[in-house]
Amino acid sequence: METVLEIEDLKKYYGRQGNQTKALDGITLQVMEGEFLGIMGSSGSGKSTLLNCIATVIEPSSGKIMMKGTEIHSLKGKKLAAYRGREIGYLFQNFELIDNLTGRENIMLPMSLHNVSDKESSKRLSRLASYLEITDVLDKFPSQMSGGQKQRVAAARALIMDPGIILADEPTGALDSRNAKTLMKKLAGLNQDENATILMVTHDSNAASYCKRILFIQDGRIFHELRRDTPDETQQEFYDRILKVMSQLGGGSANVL
Ligand SMILES: Nc1ncnc2c1ncn2[C@@H]1O[C@H](COP(=O)(O)OP(=O)(O)OP(=O)(O)O)[C@@H](O)[C@H]1O
Repeated sequence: METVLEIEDLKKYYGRQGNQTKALDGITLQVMEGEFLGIMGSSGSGKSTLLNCIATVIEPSSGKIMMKGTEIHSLKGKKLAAYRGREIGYLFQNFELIDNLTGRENIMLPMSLHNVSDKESSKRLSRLASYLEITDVLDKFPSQMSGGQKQRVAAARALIMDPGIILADEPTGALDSRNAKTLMKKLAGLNQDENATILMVTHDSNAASYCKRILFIQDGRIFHELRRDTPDETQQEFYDRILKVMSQLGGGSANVL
């Protein structure tokens, strides 16, 4: 199995010496092709900073982030644009769809920006739309869709370019539990059946129970890892283990293990 993403001793410090916040304080992790990795941690633990460093939205203070062997913070111009547009697919908590474009136009936007042929993109669109059950809303505007439909349209947009990795930032955060479950089943299905590689930040233990592995971060450091012991462990058993770690995290104790 190929390593898709490799992060080495990543640090991000905000502020000046004497008054610094160590948002990331030496994160090292690897994401393998076909993994579904969750990142959990309490508020302020550094989860969004980590995703934003990977997405090249913010510059780390030190350390390395390598996508398929290439250090991403050395990328410039066209190569940086190709990394952002083709190698990562981003799924946001608040969907971030463009209001005056239809579902279809929102999904196809990355394709048109990167000159993918019409024939190829329509084939991929119809397959994804059918899998994500959004065929009926492709010609609707976001204001005419339910929250669950909006997030599944956003998922199709994140997947349309067949990116190396999907970065999902609290994707169930704005959904009710039924829609959250539907979305997570679809993401887990894409991971299982299409080998989609997913890195998901979440507070939601239910959502996290669909992952194959979870890293828990606290104060910018990884302090624990859980792996789903498939095929023996049920999702409920994995969920119970996640809850146990999260309850200790909430209590501020890192000495749970
Ligand atoms: N631009 C910034 N300037 C200064 N400090 C920042 C900045 N952005 C984040 N921080 C600090 O860095 C730490 C990590 O923040 P981050 O947003 O990564 O946490 P998080 O785990 O995503 O939190 P949440 O779950 O609440 O979204 C926090 O202490 C936060 O206050």
